[in-house]
Amino acid sequence: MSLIPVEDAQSRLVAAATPIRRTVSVPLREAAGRVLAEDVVATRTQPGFDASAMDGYALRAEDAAAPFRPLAVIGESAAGRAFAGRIGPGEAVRIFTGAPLPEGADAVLIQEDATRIDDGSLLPTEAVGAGQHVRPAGVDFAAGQTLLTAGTLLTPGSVALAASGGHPFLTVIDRPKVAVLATGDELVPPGAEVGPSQIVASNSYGVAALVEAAGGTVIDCGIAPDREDEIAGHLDRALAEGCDCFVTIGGASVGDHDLIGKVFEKSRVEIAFLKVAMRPGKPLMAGRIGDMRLVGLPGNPASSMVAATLFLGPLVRRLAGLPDRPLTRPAILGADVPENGMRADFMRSTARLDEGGSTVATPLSRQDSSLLSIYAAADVLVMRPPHAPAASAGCPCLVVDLA
Ligand SMILES: Nc1nc2c(c(=O)[nH]1)N[C@H]1C(S)=C(S)[C@@H](COP(=O)(O)OP(=O)(O)OC[C@H]3O[C@@H](n4cnc5c(N)ncnc54)[C@H](O)[C@@H]3O)O[C@H]1N2
Ligand code: MOO
Repeated sequence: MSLIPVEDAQSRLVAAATPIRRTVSVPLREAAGRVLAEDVVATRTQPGFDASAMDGYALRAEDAAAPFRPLAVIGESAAGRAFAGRIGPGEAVRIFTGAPLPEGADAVLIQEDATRIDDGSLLPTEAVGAGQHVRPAGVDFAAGQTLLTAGTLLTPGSVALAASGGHPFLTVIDRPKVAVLATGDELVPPGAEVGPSQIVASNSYGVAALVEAAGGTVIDCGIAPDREDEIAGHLDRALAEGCDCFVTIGGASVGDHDLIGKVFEKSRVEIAFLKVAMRPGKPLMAGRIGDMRLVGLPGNPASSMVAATLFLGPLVRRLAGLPDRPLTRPAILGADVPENGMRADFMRSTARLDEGGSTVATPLSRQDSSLLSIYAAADVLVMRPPHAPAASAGCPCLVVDLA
C-alpha cells in the first residue's frame, strides 16, 4: 500500500469512526465536557410557582393605577417562605426576588416606585401593568419537557439545566479505552538507569496526555521489546479487554526491527493505510479488528506527536461522541518558507498575535523529528500542502493548534 494524502488517511480513519456504544452514569459534578447518551427530561416544572422577579410589593395591578391610593401591607413573601394568605382589593404584600406571588396578586410593584407611609401602608408612585415583574410558573420549562437530547456535549450551562430539571446523575457516553504500547529494545522508563545505546521512552507520555485531552482513558501497556510475539500479546490483551483503540509507538518503518506492520498483518488487521504523505509522521499505520481501532505511530518523538495530533486525537474525539474540530485555522507566516516537496509538511512553529488579532506563526529553525525540545517549544504546526511554492513572511498560511 502506497503513501496516501493526509486528507484520505483522515477520512479512512477518523471520518469513518462512530461513537462507542458503552454508556456510564456520572454525577453532575463530573458531567461537564461529556456527551449525553440519553435525552434528559424535566422531572419538575421551573419555576414551580408564579414568582417575583424583583424586590417590591405584590398587589393587584388595578390597585396601583393613578390616582394612587394607599394600600394596606398585610404580610411578607420571601424566597423559600411564601405568604400564606390571599391579597384582596386595596392590599399589598412585601415581596422579594424569587418569592412566590401570593394568591390574588397579579403584579409586582418595584420598591423604587412606592413609598411607605408612617402608618405602615404603601403609596404607589408609578403604575404597574398586570403580569409585570412576575415570572409565571413553568416559564423556564415544564415537567415532562425534553431539556437536552442524546448526543449533546454537556456545557456548564446544560449541566445547570439538568440540575434544575431534577437530575443528580446523567448517562453519558463512556470514555473510549485506548491502550498505548511503546515498542523498542532501546527504551527504558523515565527515571530508570539508561544503559549504553538505550534511551528514555518519552512518547507514550505525550500520546497519553493527548488521548486524555481528547476524552479517552489510557491503558498504559508499558514498553514491549522488538519481538513480534510480545507485541501481538499486547494486541490480543487489548482486544480481550474490550479496548476501543490499540496504539503502538515505534517500529512502524521499514527496518529489520520494525515489526508493527508484520504484527498487524498476522493479526488479520483490516488495514486502512500504512504510510501517509506527511512530514513528520510518514510511517503511520491504521486499521481495525472488529470494533477495535489500531493506530501505529512512528517512533520519532515529533513524528509520533504530530501524527497523534492529526489522527489519534480526532479519532478519540469521534469515539467519545465529541464534535469534530476544524484541524487548521488561518494564520500569517512570520518567516519565509521554502517550496515544499511531495509530503504535506507540518512545521513546528511559535505563534503570537499581531495588533490586528491575527496569529503570526514562525517556523522554528530546526525541524528534525527527533527533537522533543523543539516540539515542546512549538505552539502550532504550520501546514504546508504538498508541492506548495515558496512563501514569504506576511503570506497567509494554515496552522494546527498543539495545545
Ligand atoms: N529506510 C527508511 N528508514 C526510515 C524511514 C523510511 O522511510 N525508510 N522512515 C523514517 C521516518 S520518517 C521515521 S519517522 C522513522 C520512524 O520509524 P519507526 O516508527 O520504525 O520508529 P523506530 O525506528 O522504532 O524509532 C525511531 C526513533 O524514535 C525513537 N523512539 C521510538 N520509540 C520511542 C518512544 N516511545 N519514546 C521516545 N523515543 C522513541 C527510537 O529510539 C528511534 O530513535 O523511521 C525512519 N527510518
Ligand atoms: O516522518 Mo519521519 O516522521 O520524517 O521523521
